[in-house]
Amino acid sequence: MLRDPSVKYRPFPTIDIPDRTWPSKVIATAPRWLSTDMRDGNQALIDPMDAEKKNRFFDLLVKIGLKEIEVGFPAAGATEFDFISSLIAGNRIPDDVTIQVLTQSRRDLIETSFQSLKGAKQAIVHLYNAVSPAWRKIVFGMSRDEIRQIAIDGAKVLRDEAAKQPDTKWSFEYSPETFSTAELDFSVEVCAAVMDILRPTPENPLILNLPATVECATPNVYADQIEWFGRNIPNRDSVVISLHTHNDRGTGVAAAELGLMAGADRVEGCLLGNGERTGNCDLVTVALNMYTQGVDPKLDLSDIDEVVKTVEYATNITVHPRTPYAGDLVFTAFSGSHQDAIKKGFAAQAARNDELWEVPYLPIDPADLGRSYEAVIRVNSQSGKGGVAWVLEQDKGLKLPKRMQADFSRIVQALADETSRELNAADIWGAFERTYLPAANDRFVLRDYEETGAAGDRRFVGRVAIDGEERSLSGRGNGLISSVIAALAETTGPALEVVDYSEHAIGHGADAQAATYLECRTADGRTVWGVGIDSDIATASVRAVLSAANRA
Ligand SMILES: CC(=O)SCCNC(=O)CCNC(=O)[C@H](O)C(C)(C)COP(=O)(O)OP(=O)(O)OC[C@H]1O[C@@H](n2cnc3c(N)ncnc32)[C@H](O)[C@@H]1OP(=O)(O)O
Ligand SMILES: CC(C)C(=O)C(=O)O
Ligand SMILES: [Mg+2]
Repeated sequence: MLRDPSVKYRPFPTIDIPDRTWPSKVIATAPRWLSTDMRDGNQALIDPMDAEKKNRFFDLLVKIGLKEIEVGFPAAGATEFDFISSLIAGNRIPDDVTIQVLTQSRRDLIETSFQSLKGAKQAIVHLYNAVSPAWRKIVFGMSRDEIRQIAIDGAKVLRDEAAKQPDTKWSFEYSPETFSTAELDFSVEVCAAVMDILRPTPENPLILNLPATVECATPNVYADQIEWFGRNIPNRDSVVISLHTHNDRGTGVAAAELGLMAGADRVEGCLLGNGERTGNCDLVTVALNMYTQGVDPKLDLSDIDEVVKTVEYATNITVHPRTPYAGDLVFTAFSGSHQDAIKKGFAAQAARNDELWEVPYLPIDPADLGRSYEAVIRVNSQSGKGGVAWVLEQDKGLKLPKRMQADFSRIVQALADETSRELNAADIWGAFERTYLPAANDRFVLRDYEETGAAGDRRFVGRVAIDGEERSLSGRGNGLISSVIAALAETTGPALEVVDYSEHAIGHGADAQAATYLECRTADGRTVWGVGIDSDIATASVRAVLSAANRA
């Protein structure tokens, strides 16, 4: 049993900012994005990426439109250093993309970082040191002043090293690591001290990145912290406020979104949320959340499967099937009521003459992410008639009348219960064929027929095998269907009364077929359905009558 948690844990204190404005703000434009997949994501992997994997990742990030990419931690070792140098030497960085590297605030590490960037047209050097009380006490054993001094000393090395390589356009980023668990006034004090050294301007601003290094509170608290910081940092117009959330409480995306509402300009994170422990902020989710609000995120995620493939390859971590937007199952409904609503949604969408997306249970059009509609509805024992009908329509072009959907759904339901597994399109088609379409061992098997007479007075003459014995039948009626029913009534066949009839074409042109659906009532009051499919529309009707007779 869990012990009383109040003995071991403390609630996170709230922020005193009663006139907070962020709750009524909306995200109306895309922020600056920074991918830290190749740094924060990479440092969390069992096997960090080699150069080949980093190159693949870099190409993906460029392709989807990332303009700022943290490519590594050059002082970590040769793999990182050499990869970064090779990007520059190999001329692999597009002019509109800026690479970024991370370094602790230690002279030797900063110098190594600058060496790795030799020859870069532009680059961001990202400096960090932790500022919160627990880190000050436990990790550094230092006072506030000493911690601030680490940041100041590092900033001076940044400034001096940059001056040695004047051909590169340098930008700087400073992270008061553990910002979200630090005293806000202290974070502002340390950042202001760094600004005093680096002297940012509106034209060349300093990126102040405010990490929830470990997520410890509800996302509204992070938003309060960001709003407070934005109000209190000096020379706000010379500063880019950047968010860097982690997902320890499962709200890394929410915190980033509320942080944007609180006035931040930039978001750091990883594709699909890889990163330390429970991950970094998932950039794909933040971007596509924006997209579904009609805001262009300025990231091209129109081939989500390519993103998944590359992330899985580079990280060796499988993307969970429920991962927002990207998981295998996120656009799939198995349950009957969802399927019914989705099917109606697609029909309404097709009937409407505008582009507005309004399909129940699908917050985004899967096609926008390069996904097909095939997997939108999948059938198992939780499914209903709408789902089964959808699969038949998608797979075979059959548009079952509504009441027949219920008839066929019972058969599929029984099959799903019997097999205890998902039924694929072939399973469903097999059940449909077995139930409604002609088979050699049927009681009534059509051999051939002729139709004579004029409208209102039709005559059917045909050869039909009944219980394996070939018979010549004929019947009259005011239409072909009634003449076939009349012919059957002359035999030992069932007396059928047609309740409803519908037909449609399947496909177009020379290969088109006709599908006919007949709802019939038997003499003892049962409802039976018959289906006929044939390249000839009249033959489809004849087949539908025999199908109903076989089921009767
Ligand atoms: C929240 C984050 O994601 S931060 C990024 C973390 N990423 C990484 O650490 C990946 C790359 N790191 C590495 O390869 C190695 O840690 C290196 C090469 C940077 C440093 O290696 P080493 O010096 O051998 O070891 P280590 O990282 O343990 O250094 C810890 C020392 O640095 C100090 N330190 C830690 N962070 C910082 C910092 N940001 N600025 C200044 N000093 C720091 C510690 O207090 C400790 O000092 P002490 O030895 O006096 O106790
Ligand atoms: C280095 C910093 C930005 C970091 O990754 C964190 O605090 O999570
Ligand atoms: Mg981090």
